[in-house]
Amino acid sequence: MPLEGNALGYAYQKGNWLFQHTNISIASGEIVGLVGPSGCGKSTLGKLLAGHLQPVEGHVQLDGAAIPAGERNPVQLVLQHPEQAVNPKWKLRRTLAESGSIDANLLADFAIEDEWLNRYPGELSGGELQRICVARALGAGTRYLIADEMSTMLDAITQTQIWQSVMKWAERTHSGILVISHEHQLVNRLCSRVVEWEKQYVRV
Ligand SMILES: Nc1ncnc2c1ncn2[C@@H]1O[C@H](COP(=O)(O)OP(=O)(O)OP(=O)(O)O)[C@@H](O)[C@H]1O
Repeated sequence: MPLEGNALGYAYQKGNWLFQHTNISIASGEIVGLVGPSGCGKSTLGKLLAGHLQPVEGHVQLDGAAIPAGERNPVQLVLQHPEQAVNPKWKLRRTLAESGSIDANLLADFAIEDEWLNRYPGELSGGELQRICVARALGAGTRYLIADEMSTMLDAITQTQIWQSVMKWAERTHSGILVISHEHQLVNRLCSRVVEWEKQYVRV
């Protein structure tokens, strides 16, 4: 069953709509790209789908029902800057444990070294830290990943490694992914369907 945004509308200032009447649907196991001009609201839509923001209009549903609050969200959002997504005062083992028990296979897939988990975020490279953030997002129970410029800051080799592991996870767990990116080449390579924001959506 899909992750759906139905008739979504959002405004950061009351009455000043960023978008309205916006629909999006991602099926289990589907890899969908979202592209569009800077500032059109792609990240905002990602935050609505992951429950980080509440829509002003419309609703987000998973399997035809509201996403349950108070439990680990089955829709996980990963952003561009990993250092903003972790507590700098926590060692990374604690950060990773936020997603439940640590799956050794997932750590191996992302080439995360056990020794890194004894360090603080400031003691890892950006690419190493992002791999930990992605692995955390893919913990047990995750059904959808919203990847918002997730690999933009990484070098080409790390980018390829991360996406290979993420695609393997999606196939194994039949999970869906929304890839938000400015990199058309990346989106075309990964996604079976690409949503062009301006062409697809009715916006006010
Ligand atoms: N917290 C906020 N308060 C007010 N306005 C905001 C806030 N966050 C984003 N905006 C504005 O909302 C608009 C959409 O932002 P958003 O980040 O969703 O766009 P985007 O399509 O992801 O852009 P980009 O491709 O540049 O990342 C922008 O004009 C932005 O300045």
